[in-house]
Amino acid sequence: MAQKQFKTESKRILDLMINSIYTHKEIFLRELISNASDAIDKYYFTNQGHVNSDELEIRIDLDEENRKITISDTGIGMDETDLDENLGTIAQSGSLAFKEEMAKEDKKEEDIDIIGQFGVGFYSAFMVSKEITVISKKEGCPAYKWTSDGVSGYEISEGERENHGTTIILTLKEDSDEEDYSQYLKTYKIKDLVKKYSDYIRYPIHMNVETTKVKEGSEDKDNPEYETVIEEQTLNSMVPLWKRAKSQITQEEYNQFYKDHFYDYSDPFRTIHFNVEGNVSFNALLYIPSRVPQGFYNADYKRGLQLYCRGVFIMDHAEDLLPDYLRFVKGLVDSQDLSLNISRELLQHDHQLKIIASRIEKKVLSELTNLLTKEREEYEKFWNNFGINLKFGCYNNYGRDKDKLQDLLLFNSSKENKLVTLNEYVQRMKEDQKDIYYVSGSDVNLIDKLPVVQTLKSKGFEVLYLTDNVDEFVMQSLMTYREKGFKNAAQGDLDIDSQEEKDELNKTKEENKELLDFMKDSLEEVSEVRLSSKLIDDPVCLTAGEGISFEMERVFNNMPDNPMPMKANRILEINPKHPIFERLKDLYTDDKDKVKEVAEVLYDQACLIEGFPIKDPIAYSRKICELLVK
Ligand SMILES: Nc1ncnc2c1ncn2[C@@H]1O[C@H](COP(=O)(O)OP(=O)(O)OP(=O)(O)O)[C@@H](O)[C@H]1O
Repeated sequence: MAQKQFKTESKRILDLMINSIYTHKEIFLRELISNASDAIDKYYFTNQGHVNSDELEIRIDLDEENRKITISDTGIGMDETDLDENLGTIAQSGSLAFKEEMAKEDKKEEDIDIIGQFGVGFYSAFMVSKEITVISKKEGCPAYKWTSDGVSGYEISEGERENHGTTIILTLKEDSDEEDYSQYLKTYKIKDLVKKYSDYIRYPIHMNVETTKVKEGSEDKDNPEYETVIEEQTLNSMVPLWKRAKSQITQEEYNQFYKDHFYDYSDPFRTIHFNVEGNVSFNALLYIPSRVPQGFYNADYKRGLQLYCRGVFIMDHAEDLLPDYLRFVKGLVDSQDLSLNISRELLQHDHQLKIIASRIEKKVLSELTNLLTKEREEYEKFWNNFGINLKFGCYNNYGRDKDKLQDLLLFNSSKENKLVTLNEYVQRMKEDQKDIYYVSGSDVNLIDKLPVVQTLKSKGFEVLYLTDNVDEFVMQSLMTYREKGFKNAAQGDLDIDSQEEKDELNKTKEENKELLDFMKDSLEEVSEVRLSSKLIDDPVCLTAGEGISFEMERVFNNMPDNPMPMKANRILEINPKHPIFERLKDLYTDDKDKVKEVAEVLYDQACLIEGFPIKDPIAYSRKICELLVK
């Protein structure tokens, strides 16, 4: 029996194959099972109508003692020429040729769901084998045997096999310090690998498995006897859940699948199952978790969907399938139209992924919109878990996605103290109201008590209460909503007074200019002291001038390693209708030193209201006591 050399640049390619293309040696099993499945498909297509489907199977046998794994199928088989051409020529895909041939015969391509296309998968088995023997038989032909060590070449001779199909026998390499090849001889490992990569191969993958069972007849005894038996098990589930018709799947099945595959013990909050036909066809099964996943906010949290190609698992956490703001979505995508690279570990064409990703994004957003409009309470549950991600989505990437997301945002509001959408806010804005008012703070109850909020509320304006650090950045990124601007009510002038009120205030300002300037000069930290119509019951408040707001100051200064502390301009506003103002006016004529002292107390009070620490709490406390005893 003459030894033949591998054709093409085979030795170099083989070396590359074995050592460089694949990062995980374990994928050899996926490749051989995919080939077996392709071979059964081919048998099925060429013998349509004359196939006993019970015969179609893939078998795995383990022989630990002799370090052999055997994978056999009842597929189309190969004759001598096929063995020579398909296994003697690396990078020659008999499967691709078959598919092309079938396409010529006008069989619809999607019916021929063949996995192989590169003609290299088989050789991945040399990553774990020191020798491979293939025994194959085509119907009506004798059987042939192909043997190779993957280095020197291969031999073909007559073989023995009764029925059509192929048997591939791998003799595993010896274990080394770096590599444990023996693991592939263990039943549990093979079961795991089949589940991981080949669970949805549509033909049964059988294996004899040793199990312990209660001995027949001893079931009812107090101490039942056990025996070890060999039992044939089907290792794969075959029909993927996502390929079944939606109407045939119960929510329990969806939930179970979610819990089994995505490491969650709670049922999902929502299940989104859909198919897309078109330039790129795919099935997607997506889940929104009912609670924030563990480690979700850790830097190493892995987002992304599982990716399958024709039911064969390709990769986990395919990040490109989801925009970052939907990082909470779990699930999978299965497509037959992906051009994978040779190791199937990477996708070759970005644009296919982009099409899938954009359809997924649209679908999830439309589900969320539906939820918001039809099941508000449910949407609020979702919002409490994951709303923050949509806010980040609004301002990340220079606000690229803000138009898609702005209608899904919820904010606390002064109206009934509940969550509202921007649309709801705008719908009930006062006729002459130009801007959407918001105030930031750490707690809704505290914001609600702020003087400026009380004033706006009393004048019939609604105010959004922003409690997340990201909120003000979202407002800045949105800039406008339905042509209405956003206005931080705690910053600058609100311009809500009537002309009469404005005139009156200006007059009082003029009359008390000297007092206000004196107060400003007495307070180091403020850039201005002014009279304000914003206040009703409270004597003072602090507002930020142009530039950054107080909330931004806090956010920036809380950032780790912030090199440049930020400080917003502080303006002390005084209520001219409050009795304290009358007192200040009197003091200014009688005792200027006292004005300075009162100004300091008022400024500290304004800081406290705004949630800022006061500079010298002891001095503040003493001054208050002094004033109390007088
Ligand atoms: N079990 C099998 N039964 C019949 N033919 C097979 C079998 N395994 C491999 N072949 C033939 O050998 C060819 C080469 O297989 P190989 O796995 O190297 O490449 P492929 O499956 O075509 O493509 P890919 O590299 O994408 O897996 C196949 O195209 C097929 O024609």
